[in-house]
Amino acid sequence: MSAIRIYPHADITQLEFASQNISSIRARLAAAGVRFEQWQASAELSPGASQDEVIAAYRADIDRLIAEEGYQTVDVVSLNRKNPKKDELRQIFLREHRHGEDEVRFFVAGQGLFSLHINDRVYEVLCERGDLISVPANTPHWFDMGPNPDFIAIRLFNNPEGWVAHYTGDNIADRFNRLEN
Ligand SMILES: CSCCC(=O)/C(O)=C/O
Ligand SMILES: [Fe+2]
Ligand code: NI
Repeated sequence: MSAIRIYPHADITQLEFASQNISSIRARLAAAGVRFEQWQASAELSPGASQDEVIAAYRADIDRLIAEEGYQTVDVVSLNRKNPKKDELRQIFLREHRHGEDEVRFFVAGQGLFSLHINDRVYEVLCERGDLISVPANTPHWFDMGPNPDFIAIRLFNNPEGWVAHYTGDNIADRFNRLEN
């Protein structure tokens, strides 16, 4: 189930808010400038499916997002526990970073934990199949796929280069929750 937990960024022992209610998740994130929506993940795909398979299955949704929002690049992260690079890939996303554009992710299978560092709070958002999240440009954040990844996310970018991260050098992610799966 999708979920949110909100903490002061300096103290993970002081949980301020937690919910699995979609309207509450949406409202809290909207107040922080983050778009969170539930879409229909219509195709049954297993994590590990190829990029071509995923894009073909979701072509209509992708085309609509491109037409409405003008995204320039689309790719897919599709990982399962058998992926030989899973530890390496986990570390890439686990350090706090920013992107120069909105981070738009549509989960079409499995789950992953986004942590957004906004002003003096950390918003942990467990995203699941059907969730679309858009984190505003330049928001410090990190993402945990857990030790045994099991998810497919479609990524939409506003630039032709695709995924470019700027690491903040802050080790804040080490003090917050991980996805244990
Ligand atoms: C959920 S897709 C993989 C993670 C990613 O693209 C990203 O930018 C995490 O911050
Ligand atoms: Fe990111
Ligand atoms: Ni901070």
